[in-house]
Amino acid sequence: MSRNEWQEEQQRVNFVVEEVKKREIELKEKLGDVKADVLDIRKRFWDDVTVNFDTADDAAETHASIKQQAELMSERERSHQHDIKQLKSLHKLKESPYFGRIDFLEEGETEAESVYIGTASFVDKNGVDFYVYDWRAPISSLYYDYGPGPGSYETPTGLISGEINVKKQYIIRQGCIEHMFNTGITIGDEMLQEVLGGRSDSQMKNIVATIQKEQNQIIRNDRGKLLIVQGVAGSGKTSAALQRVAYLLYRFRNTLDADQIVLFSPNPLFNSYISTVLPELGEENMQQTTFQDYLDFRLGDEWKLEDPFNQIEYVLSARNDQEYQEKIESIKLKSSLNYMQIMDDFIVSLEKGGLVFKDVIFKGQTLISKEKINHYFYELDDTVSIPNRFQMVVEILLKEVRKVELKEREQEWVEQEIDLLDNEVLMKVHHKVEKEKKKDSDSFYEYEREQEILRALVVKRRFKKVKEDISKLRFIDVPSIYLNLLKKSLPVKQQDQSMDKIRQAIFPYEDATPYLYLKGKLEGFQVNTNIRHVFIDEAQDYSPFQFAFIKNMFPRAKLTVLGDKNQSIYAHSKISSFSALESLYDEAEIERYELTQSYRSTKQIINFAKQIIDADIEPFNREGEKPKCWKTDSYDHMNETLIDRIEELKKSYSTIAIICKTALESETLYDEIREKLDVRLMKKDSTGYESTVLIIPSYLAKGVEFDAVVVYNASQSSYNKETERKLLYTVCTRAMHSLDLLYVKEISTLLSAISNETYVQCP
Ligand SMILES: Nc1ncnc2c1ncn2[C@@H]1O[C@H](COP(=O)(O)OP(=O)(O)OP(=O)(O)O)[C@@H](O)[C@H]1O
Repeated sequence: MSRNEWQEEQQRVNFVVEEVKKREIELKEKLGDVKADVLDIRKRFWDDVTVNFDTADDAAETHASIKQQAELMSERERSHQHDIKQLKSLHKLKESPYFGRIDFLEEGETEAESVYIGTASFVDKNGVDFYVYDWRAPISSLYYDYGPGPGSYETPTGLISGEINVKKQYIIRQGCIEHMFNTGITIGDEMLQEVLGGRSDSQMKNIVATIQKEQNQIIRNDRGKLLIVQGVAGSGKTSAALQRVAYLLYRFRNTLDADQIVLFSPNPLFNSYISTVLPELGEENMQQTTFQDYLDFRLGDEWKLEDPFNQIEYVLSARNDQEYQEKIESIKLKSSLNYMQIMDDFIVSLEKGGLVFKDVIFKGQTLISKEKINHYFYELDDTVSIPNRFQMVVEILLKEVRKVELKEREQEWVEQEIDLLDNEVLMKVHHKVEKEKKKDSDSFYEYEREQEILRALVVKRRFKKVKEDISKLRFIDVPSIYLNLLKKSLPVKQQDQSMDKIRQAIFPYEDATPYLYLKGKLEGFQVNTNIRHVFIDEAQDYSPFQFAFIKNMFPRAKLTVLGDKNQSIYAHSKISSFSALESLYDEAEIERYELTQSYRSTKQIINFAKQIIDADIEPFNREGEKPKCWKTDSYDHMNETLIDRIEELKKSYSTIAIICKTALESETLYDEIREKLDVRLMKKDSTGYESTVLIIPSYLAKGVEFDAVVVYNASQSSYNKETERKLLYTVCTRAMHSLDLLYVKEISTLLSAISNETYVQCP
């Protein structure tokens, strides 16, 4: 690029930065005024309101005047928030106003427009000239989809075609162009090299400057109801998901709020890892949760939910358990849509008989027996749906309770409880009776009347909980109905494991979703209609049953599902869950994408890792050292080698992960080396980490990345089952720049097919 060209480009940057600064000053002034306005309105709120409740008309006027004042204040506050957001975005533009440019000659025009693309739009004061276009604006799509040559983009009013004459990329820091490239269709190798060659961080970065064409399709697709992305490790699935959220918030800014989007992520660590991406792009974070937390919330306080990591720990380490195979089979069944069908059939059978009820209890005594409730239910017309029949039973039970309530007023306990009432209550009742007092009434009448009111009050209070329980359908014994289902649908050996736990109010992870499904089918689902988009990351770890449940719970949401079939680590993973998910939608509602290029790791790491699963992965062309496999004689020797290696890696890298297979192995290793090495142990509830050396169990490293990874104990004695192949692939692909594997005596045979050309045998 010529000196002149560089100077011209820098001059434009200077111009835009100056304009941004001017706008910043103006906005700050305005912000001060609005803030003062808001404070003033707050202070004078009651001065400007005429309060008068004398007549109904006066009260209505007062009400209208308060409402008007409140609206004025909230309008100012909204405008204040909007300005603050804009100020933040200006602050970013001042540092780096844009990262890309295309010169586009629209069909029918004579002059090309230079379109500069940045993290937010910046328009001249008259709103005519775009100094910078938001990366999500329709025209910006050209930048991601085409190189120089013909190109077109969609707008709400139709397709616009033309010719791209120039395509450039910039790295601008503190208002200075540091790098500038002319690029082709892929957004520059050079720029990506620069970005990907950097060090990893405990927080994910946004990728808007270098979004690739295939990722752009995923980000901007707003057609189907179900968008499925199958992408190899490090292909940018999570990145695409987050930029997609930002895109949707921009594209539908008048109708969509961040709290109408929910993202299910694999663990709390991942939640914090991605939490800064959207705020960095000037957007609010969507709702984030793990599926486990969601189940926990749905189950309520009276149940303890077994965590999914216990299930993985069991699957990975309890092979010698006599009941292992039975447990795996039972998990697989409960994960399938087949089980949903079994449940649906079972629920149909409940229409005729088999529901289980609980007695309605009052003061330790049975008020209405379960047999009686059963009788009420099955006496009703069996063509009426189960949830509707329950509502009818509620009416019957409440009526019966009201009758008892009346009788109960005469009981002795009521008198005793009246004696215990607060003075305040007694006074209130006394005043009430005073007010009602008739001219000729005597004091005896007053006493009687007071007693009557107090009795009614005491009884009502005591019955409140009973009535509430009835209204909330607590007379249905859903756990027992679920246990009956288990008895019917599973072989005896498989029943026991779940049943014992459920009887102790603990839900095995694989039973929780089916249980909630049963409860919803019987009592009616408490669906969430506010949510418009659900994102599921690491979707290969969800069972078909769970997908169907999520679809059901968010009936108005579009689903974006991102996963890698080669990274599935759960016991139900043999089931091809994406196809089960697809079967829940019409073909025309589904959009599918596949990502095969990996960006995270160096070419050497990908060339090594892809042989573990024999997959078709294209590494991004970034060079690094070949992975190293370290043979040791014993565990002590392995630990010594580990410590030496970490000390070496620390010289070059800031985030280093020692990945163990299980939590147990992680804890043991931590105890063994913590005196000699500054390390942090990551547990299932850990939410963040700083740049440091971590020990982490394999399944918690899902979705995150590190500069350097050391796979601990990749020995044959540890990784020796075909089902662990994907786990090994997953852990190796967490590494960006450096990968080491340590083993004792014999390396896992899952790695034995790897060409020795692709790694270095050490020592
Ligand atoms: N277009 C891009 N430009 C720059 N960096 C990118 C791009 N796409 C992906 N990356 C980087 O590649 C790494 C992997 O991305 P990401 O975590 O989104 O992949 P993933 O497919 O979700 O991975 P996995 O399934 O292995 O967890 C991240 O560091 C991300 O910033």
